[in-house]
Amino acid sequence: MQPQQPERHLPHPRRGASPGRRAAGRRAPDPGRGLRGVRGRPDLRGLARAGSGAGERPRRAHVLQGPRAGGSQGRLRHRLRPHRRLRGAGQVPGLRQPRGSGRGHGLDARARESSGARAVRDRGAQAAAGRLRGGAAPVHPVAGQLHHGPVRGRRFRARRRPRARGRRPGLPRLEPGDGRGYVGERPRHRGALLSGTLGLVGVGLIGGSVGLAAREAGWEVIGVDRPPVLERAADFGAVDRASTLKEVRGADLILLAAPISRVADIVGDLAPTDALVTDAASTKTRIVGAAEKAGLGRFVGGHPMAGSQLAGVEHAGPELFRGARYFLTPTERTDPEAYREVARFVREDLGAVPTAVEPEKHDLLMAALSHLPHLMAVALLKVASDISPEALSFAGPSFRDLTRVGASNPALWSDILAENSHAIDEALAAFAGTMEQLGRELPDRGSIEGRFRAAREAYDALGGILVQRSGRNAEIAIPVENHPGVLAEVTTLMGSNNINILDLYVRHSNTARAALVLTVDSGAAEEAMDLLRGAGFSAELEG
Ligand SMILES: NC(=O)c1ccc[n+]([C@@H]2O[C@H](COP(=O)([O-])OP(=O)(O)OC[C@H]3O[C@@H](n4cnc5c(N)ncnc54)[C@H](O)[C@@H]3O)[C@@H](O)[C@H]2O)c1
Ligand SMILES: O=C(O)C(=O)C[C@]1(C(=O)O)C=C[C@@H](O)C=C1
Repeated sequence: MQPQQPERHLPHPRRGASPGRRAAGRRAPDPGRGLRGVRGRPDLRGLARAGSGAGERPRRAHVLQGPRAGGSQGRLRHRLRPHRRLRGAGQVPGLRQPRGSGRGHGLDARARESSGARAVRDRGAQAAAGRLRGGAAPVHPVAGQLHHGPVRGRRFRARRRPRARGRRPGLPRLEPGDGRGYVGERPRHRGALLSGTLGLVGVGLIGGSVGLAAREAGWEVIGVDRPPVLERAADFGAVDRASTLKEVRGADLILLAAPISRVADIVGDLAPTDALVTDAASTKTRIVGAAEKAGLGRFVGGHPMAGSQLAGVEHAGPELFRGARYFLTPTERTDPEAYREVARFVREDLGAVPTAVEPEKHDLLMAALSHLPHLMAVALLKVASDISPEALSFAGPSFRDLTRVGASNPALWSDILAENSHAIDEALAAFAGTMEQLGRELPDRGSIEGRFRAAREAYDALGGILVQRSGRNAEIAIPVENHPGVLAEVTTLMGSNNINILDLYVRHSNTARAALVLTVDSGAAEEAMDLLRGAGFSAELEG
């Protein structure tokens, strides 16, 4: 699915070069990636606005006034949409909608902050400020907490410096560039992340890969895990040092990469913190709900669509996420600035493609795209093993392709599948019905040929994450009315239609109408405008 991912049949010893051999300097981001193959499907349009007609929005506290100190968080009501099923009402992005008049589950089925914390934060802030030539970043606090836009052209020079503990000499440390702004650059935002301290909770395959990539991008990475894991992670270069949950509360960014069943509890233990927090868990609904319940005001759910059947930091690599889709799951409570910062980390420091989707839709999609295939691998391996113990030794490439993930981490997968069992039930039923129908059609060559033609077409749309780019960007300003959830509506509308948001900021206004400004590739601007207008926004193209 991801052309950039390495060959998966062979367990890779370690992805990427050793820290000492890694190229110094920052990787150039490749923001023009996106999944074109499925762009603009009509059934995806209007997704984010289902059930709410334009112009019917009640006037409420402005979500863009932000959830922090004196902001609107307390006033905003959380209106999660009802859980959508694979069948029945509601469209699910990427899942086929009804065709013909079939019934049941067949192919034609109907669609159915402590002192320790402060100390870390202060150190990070001082380090960031100290690295700025000519003094600290200007601060632009604005009533309503949202500040002017992105730090455009954040330019750092890589410079080799000996590691403090001498363990991994040669890792690049990053410094700001010459401080000159681009023409039209907006003032630096107070909360903009300047590669400060990243707190990783869970330093296995995913956490370790984030740590390796983040350290290359100039972050100081502190890790929370079992002591032997942290020891290995430090030797491997995935963390600078061991830390505690109490201390990571003060980090600039916290990324939770523990098993799903632990993440909701960790989220509760982390509160209160005003740090930017994200997670990497494979399911989202419960975790996002837990974070909101715990009052983590700057939480943005995340899930990289990259991984491996292997577990543990030994198998981590800094390139794991490069070019991969990376889901972010903002809700109506999400602080737009927090979303922007996490999306930027994902895009620039991990090299992935941030894509916004609602948490419930994410989990439905994953049931079909990730969880069902893992169960299928388990079932195929069982069927073949049950034939005879030797049967497996005769398997060819097709069987191998289809069963690689059967070798996945059992503890991790029992966790994932239990968490998403309701959605998986639906996917399993759809799959069972489809197999039954294919079985009935076997004598009919014409219809099986048709099924393969349709499958090939679907396959061609897989993982088309590389896109043609026009090479220029366009800004779309969306004057937004006072109503909660606008960030999630806009980002999921773009994400569901595979339009990559390259940047996003809020043009603050003390009047009722602030503007959310999106930067997209100019080749996608027209489609983005159509989608936004179709969803009831008065989008304006700028620059
Ligand atoms: N493996 C994949 O392909 C993949 C892909 C995307 C997302 N994810 C998600 O990433 C997360 C981590 O998966 P992984 O593959 O890295 O697993 P892993 O087993 O390699 O690593 C998990 C780490 O979390 C640590 N841990 C367990 N409980 C903890 C706690 N309470 N506090 C701190 N650390 C704790 C473990 O010791 C281990 O080092 C999961 O939530 C998973 O759903 C996995
Ligand atoms: O590459 C693999 O082995 C994976 O299983 C990765 C994979 C998937 O594609 O299903 C598995 C779980 C994650 O939540 C995201 C990605």
